[in-house]
Amino acid sequence: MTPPPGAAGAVRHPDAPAPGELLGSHYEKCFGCGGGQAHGLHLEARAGEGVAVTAEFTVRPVHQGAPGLAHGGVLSTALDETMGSLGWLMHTIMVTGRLETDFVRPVPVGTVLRLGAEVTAVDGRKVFTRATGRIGGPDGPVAVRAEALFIKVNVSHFTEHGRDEEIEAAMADPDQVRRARAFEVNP
Ligand SMILES: CCCCCCCCCCCCCCCC(=O)SCCNC(=O)CCNC(=O)[C@H](O)C(C)(C)COP(=O)(O)OP(=O)(O)OC[C@H]1O[C@@H](n2cnc3c(N)ncnc32)[C@H](O)[C@@H]1OP(=O)(O)O
Repeated sequence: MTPPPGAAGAVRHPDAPAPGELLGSHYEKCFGCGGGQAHGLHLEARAGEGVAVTAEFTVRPVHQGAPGLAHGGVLSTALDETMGSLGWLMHTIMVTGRLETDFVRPVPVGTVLRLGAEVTAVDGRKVFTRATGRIGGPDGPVAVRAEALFIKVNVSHFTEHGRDEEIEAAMADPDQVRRARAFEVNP
């Protein structure tokens, strides 16, 4: 996932949340960041400097794969969600096109995984990102890392492809519409 020569650096939107500010959930029922998913990851990402974010994920028993250990797919989801939240800082809606995860060490249930993600390059609609998850805190050992290619999309990506029931409910929710618009440069 190497950006092509001539790819640009990421540009922080002037109205991006200040460093340290919580980004909030983009959708209440998102498995990654929504508060309305009992078994979800409940990730809370914060803006960093430039186009970077941090987040914390507490591994709960519902996230197990092997006994006492986090499921690898769940860890990939945590990294994916963290990288996806970088869109807040660019006011860009983007979806994952490709995701590669390295599992470096097992992650026990009860671990607080400290996640960090940044944009490495932008080439047209393609946004290149990377992320790490460290055990216990920002200086803890790296347990997982990932690179992902996100593709910029419009809100129509969701309205055209999402199930009507959820789309209609989202469009009728002024708070959800406000959050969707917060991602876009030209809503
Ligand atoms: C009311 C509702 C409000 C909702 C408010 C929501 C707010 C914000 C939500 C955020 C949510 C985040 C949540 C976490 C992240 C997810 O989990 S996102 C969910 C998982 N991802 C998906 O479902 C995406 C499914 N895939 C697709 O829909 C389409 O394949 C895509 C990604 C949109 C691309 O399709 P496309 O628009 O037709 O673009 P396409 O021309 O194929 O590709 C564009 C470029 O990307 C490259 N590319 C595309 N895919 C790949 C790939 N897999 N590998 C390499 N290159 C690729 C192409 O080669 C092309 O390159 P160039 O030719 O320009 O050099």
